[in-house]
Amino acid sequence: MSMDAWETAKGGIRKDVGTHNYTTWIEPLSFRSLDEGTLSLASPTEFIGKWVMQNFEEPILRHVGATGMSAARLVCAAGARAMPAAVRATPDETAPRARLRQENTLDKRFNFDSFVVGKSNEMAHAAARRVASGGAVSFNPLFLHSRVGLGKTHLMQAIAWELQETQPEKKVMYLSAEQFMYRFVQSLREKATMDFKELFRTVDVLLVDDVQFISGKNNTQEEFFHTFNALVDQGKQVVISADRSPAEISDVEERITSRLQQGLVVDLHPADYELRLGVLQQRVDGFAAQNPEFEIADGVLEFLASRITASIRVLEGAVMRLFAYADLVKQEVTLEQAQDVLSDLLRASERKLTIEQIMKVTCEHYALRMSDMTSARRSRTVARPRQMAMFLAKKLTPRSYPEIGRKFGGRDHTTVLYAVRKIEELMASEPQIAEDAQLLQRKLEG
Ligand SMILES: Nc1ncnc2c1ncn2[C@@H]1O[C@H](COP(=O)(O)OP(=O)(O)OP(=O)(O)O)[C@@H](O)[C@H]1O
Repeated sequence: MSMDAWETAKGGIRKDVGTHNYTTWIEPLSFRSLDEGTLSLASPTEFIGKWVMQNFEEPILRHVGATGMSAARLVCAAGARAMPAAVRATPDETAPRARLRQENTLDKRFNFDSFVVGKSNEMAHAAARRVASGGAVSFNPLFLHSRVGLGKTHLMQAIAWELQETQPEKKVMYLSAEQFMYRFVQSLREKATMDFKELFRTVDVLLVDDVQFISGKNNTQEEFFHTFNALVDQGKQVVISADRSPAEISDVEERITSRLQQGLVVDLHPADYELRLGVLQQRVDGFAAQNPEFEIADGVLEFLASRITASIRVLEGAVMRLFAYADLVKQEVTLEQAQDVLSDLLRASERKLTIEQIMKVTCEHYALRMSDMTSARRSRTVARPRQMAMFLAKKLTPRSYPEIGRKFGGRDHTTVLYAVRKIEELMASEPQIAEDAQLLQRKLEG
């Protein structure tokens, strides 16, 4: 392997991981050596190195492999020191390792402790907890669905971890529908379908991720259906996830989709502001525990939570980039820096929500006229909704206090500040206000 080959591999990796990930994580790496199957890359910091190994090992090794080199293991560390011989993989070790990667698909980070619960996922979380408690099977299968990056895999793996820990005698199997197919096809090729059936029909809990993958793949579908029925008939728990509801999966036989709906079907909704903030806060706490010098200015997380609404995965990607940055510059991350570091991402998820829309929806809700939002009237029936609209404007748009004040009939920024505090205070003491705020926010974000 030469530097040139690494440059070629980088082109492929870029396509796989996307430009955002590439510029933050891959670009700063430099080639160090490829020795006995171990690819060694230098990263600017320990943090970046660790994250790359955790998240990008597979595409890196694959693209290096595509240049004709054989790399089975990645070491990515800071500094220019050569790796001590002891941590190098010997040729004997590399083969079983590669196989192990196939089998061992559980990610340590995906457990119940690290799963933040909010309104949008509480049903799914409760159902997953129930399955993980390992008691009598009360719904079968549990079918979890949502758009991408909202926690299905996380919950499924949390179930698997919990069961492994509390009931180690149970045979728990987690795999993606793609892996299911791969194993099935392999068993056909090796004339070992009996072993395949035996393997799958003797598990106590089967968790199959991304089941939409079997759409249009008739033999795999058929085998999946038999496996599924055999387990359910024996009272064994099955958990399925997909990116849509059973009824929406096309090119899968009706008898299969109807069977999939016989248990409990739960969807994870897009994360709301509180959940987004909760996930950010959790990641920051985790990072700060490892990096005590890490500091982030007030308001940065709130800003990110209000602006990055796409999915939890995107949100997580954003906060990891901030950590990588903080790790390099070693100073407090300010709002300006965060905006700068994440500018591409923020542009991509820029919402079109305007203060006018917020005023309009608020007026509709309280049966007021738009002119009430900008007028000088101070009666409570008008002033309170106006404060609510100001509060929502601050929370849901990147506008500053003075900008919001100007939109609301040229009011001073202190009036807006007061309105935001007032509503926050009332939300804690008056359930009606809290309910109004939530309802309006849902309408505006929907
Ligand atoms: N409620 C949550 N609390 C903490 N982290 C979460 C939560 N939901 C999702 N995440 C994190 O977001 C990332 C994406 O989640 P996950 O892979 O489970 O999504 P998914 O719904 O399975 O997506 P896909 O449909 O693409 O497979 C993971 O890193 C996961 O840990």
